[in-house]
Parts: sequence; C-alpha cells; structure tokens
Amino acid sequence: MAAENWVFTVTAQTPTNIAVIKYWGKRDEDLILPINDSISVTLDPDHLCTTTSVAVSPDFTHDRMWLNGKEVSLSGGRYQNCLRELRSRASDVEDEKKGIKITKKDWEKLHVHVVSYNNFPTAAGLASSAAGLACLVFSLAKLMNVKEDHSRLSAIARQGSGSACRSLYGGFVKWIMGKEENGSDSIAVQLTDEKHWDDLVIIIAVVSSKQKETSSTSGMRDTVETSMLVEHRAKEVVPKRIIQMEEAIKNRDFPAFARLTCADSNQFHAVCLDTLPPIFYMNDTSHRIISYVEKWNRFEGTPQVAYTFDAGPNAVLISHNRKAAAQLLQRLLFFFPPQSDTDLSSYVIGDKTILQDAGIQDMKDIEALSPPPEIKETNTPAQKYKGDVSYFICTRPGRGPVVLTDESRSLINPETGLPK
Ligand SMILES: Nc1ncnc2c1ncn2[C@@H]1O[C@H](COP(=O)(O)OP(=O)(O)OP(=O)(O)O)[C@@H](O)[C@H]1O
Ligand SMILES: C[C@@](O)(CCOP(=O)(O)OP(=O)(O)O)CC(=O)O
Repeated sequence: MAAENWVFTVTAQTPTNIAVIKYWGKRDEDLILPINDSISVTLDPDHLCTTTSVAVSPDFTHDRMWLNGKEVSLSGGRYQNCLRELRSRASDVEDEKKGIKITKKDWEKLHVHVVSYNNFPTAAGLASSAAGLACLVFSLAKLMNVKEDHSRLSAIARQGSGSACRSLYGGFVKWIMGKEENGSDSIAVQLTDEKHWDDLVIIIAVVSSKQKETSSTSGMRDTVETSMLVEHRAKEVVPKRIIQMEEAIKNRDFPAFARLTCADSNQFHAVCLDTLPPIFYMNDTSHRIISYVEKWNRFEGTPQVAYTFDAGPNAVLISHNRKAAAQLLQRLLFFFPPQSDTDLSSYVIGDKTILQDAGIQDMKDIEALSPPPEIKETNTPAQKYKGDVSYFICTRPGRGPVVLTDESRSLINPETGLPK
C-alpha cells in the first residue's frame, strides 16, 4: 500500500427486475439455490434503480454501509457472504496518479464503506433488494478488481438475495437453477438484450397496502415445507414454461408471452394460497386489475397486456406496444382516479410521454374519460376506486449495471470516505 492515506472510490448503477417466470422456493437456504429456473425482464434504470458508491481506505476501521441516508448494519449473513466471496477474488489495484497500490493480500485487511440510494421506495414490494444487492456486488467487484464475468458475479449476488442475480444483466434474463451442491452453476445468463424487444411498455400500479406482508424469504420457506402444489410446479410446470417463454421472447411472440406471464403469476399466488398458513399477497385492487386486463384482452381477441404480481399487491403490467400502453393507462386512470388533492405529475411518474399518448394533460382529462368498451358491453355501471392505487410508474425494459465515471455522481466524499 502507498505510504500516505487515500480514499479510492467506485460508483455504479444497477437496475431492478421483475420475474415473468417466478422463483419461489429454495433447495439450499444459505447458498440461496432455487428449486426451479426463472426468467425476468430488467426495468429501465432511469425509472427504478440503485446507485451505490463504495470506497476503500487504510483509514477505515470497519466495514460500514449507509442506505438512503441512514447507517445500517452490514453484519447480516447475506451481506457477509457477499463480502467474503468478493474479497477472496480481489486482485491488485493500482492508481498511479493518486499514488494508490493495493495488492491482492491487502484486501484481507482493508475495510470498505458502502453508500447506496434507491430512486424508488425501499422494501415496498418493488424489488429494492434485487437492485440493491446486485449493485453492492457489482460496485465492490469493480473496486476490488474482481476479474470475473457477469454470470460469475451473479452467483455472488444470488447469495445476497436470489432475485438479485438477475439484475446483473439488461433485457431478458434467465436464472439457471443449477445442479451442483456448492451452487457454482446456479447463475444468471442474458437471453436477449433490452433492444431485442423494445416495443414493450411497462406500467406498474403501486397499490396502497396497509397490511404487513410476509417476506419472500420466509414465505417461500413455508411454501417448500407445506405445499404439495409447489413440487408439481417446480418439477412439471416450470421446466416446460421456461422453454416456451424463451421461445416467445426470441420470436417477440406477445400472445404467447402474455399467456405464460399471467399463468405463471397466477400459479405463484396459487402456491402461496396452498401454503400453511396461507399467504395472501394480492388484495382486492390487485384482483380488480387482473379482471379488467382479462376482460380487455378477451374483448380484443388477442392479448394487449400481460400482468404479473410479486410478493405484494403491486401490479406490473407489460403492454405489447405504446398504443396498447396508452389505452391501458386510460383504463387504469378511469378505474383508479387520483384523490382530488393529488397532483397528476406525482400520480403518473417515470416515462410521462405515455400520458401524452393517452391524451391526458390534467385532472379534467381523467374525469372526462369514458368507460372502456369492454365494460359498456356488460351493461353494468362501471365503479371507480379513487385512492386505491398510490401512483403509477411508466417504464420499459432496460439495460444492465454500469459504472458511473462522472465523479459528481459519487455518493461518497473523496476526502473523508463518508456519505456526501
Ligand atoms: N440499495 C441497497 N443496498 C443494499 N441493500 C439494500 C438496498 N436496497 C434494499 N436493500 C436490502 O433489501 C431489503 C429490502 O428487501 P425486501 O425484500 O424487504 O423489500 P423489496 O425488495 O423492496 O420488496 P420485494 O422483495 O417484496 O419486492 C432492505 O431492508 C435492505 O436490507
Ligand atoms: C416473488 C419473487 O419476487 C420472489 C423473490 O424473492 P427474493 O429474491 O426477494 O428472495 P430471497 O432469495 O430470499 O432474498 C419472484 C422472483 O423475483 O422471481
């Protein structure tokens, strides 16, 4: 190491992802090895991402982390497993300009500071743990000059949170469950990049929820211990769906993609219901959204939108193209108008150009929306559910992790090694 003290930092940005074929159930709790393959789509980091700055300095006395402005402990087993795996793969780092020289051996004694910020709510069912853990592993791997490809890094991120391994890539990603006991072949691979199917538009309905949810970790443990359905799902259903889903993605076959995505979300929630005690992640609003989408898709004769729900009530709606997304947004705003004191710019966030496509500029345009034709047909007056959705996020498939070289984007003060 160089004689005088220094702080060496790296900043990275990592996206979140949503599974279209779900991971639910582990065969090894410590290594986080799943009972089936899964497939996800990475979401555009412009709208949902984690930014993490990491630093190393001979002055640091212990590993520390700050998440969204608050110091949090890094002592948890999952963080420790990731740190251990990364340290064991660290290599020499040299920055002549700053007079920094770290050898492979030095990393065993050096401590790191981690400062991370999610540009969306943490622990709100929007997969912050996936983006967060992937970003932690990716940024530390760059800092420590870990010379491994993204798939090998995904196997480390997997030990932080299973779904995090899929956030090491953009586009469509498959997490291969693997067979090895040590988990070395349980890795993520990219199926296609984000440009392959860039017509897709994703709208997330963040559904108000007061009830405390069961965490994914404990929920899936209970499922594996008590559900008979999950065994059938993992052995018989998912392997076939994985093949069909890969084909649908390769061919940009939206009807097949939508059918598989909706069926797999529904089966995941059926498996939750088959757990003892049963787990209810969706609420009445989630169920309403499913039934509106099903009705609309049936009315059109071919799917316009696919829905999928993770371990919570939020709906992730994947539209075939911008036209379908604009029509979807009109429907969503018709059924779930904002409270009168909410302002439109905070009710629909992310890619607001979809709002323009939908012809909605202000609250009056929402009030003027007429019931969708598929509802008119049923001759029952359409009921509205004001306030049942907190807000909508408009986004699209996005890219994988990147290093941010612009020093002004760093979250760490390069003089002190503490959060800016
Ligand atoms: N940027 C981050 N850096 C490191 N760890 C993070 C980061 N963001 C979230 N986490 C970890 O993930 C936890 C939240 O995970 P949790 O599974 O409860 O919620 P979620 O991932 O937002 O929602 P869900 O899993 O239901 O989609 C946080 O308490 C923290 O431990
Ligand atoms: C429903 C899911 O989102 C479950 C994600 O579970 P986590 O990855 O959060 O669980 P741990 O591995 O225990 O950290 C489906 C999915 O993302 O595939």
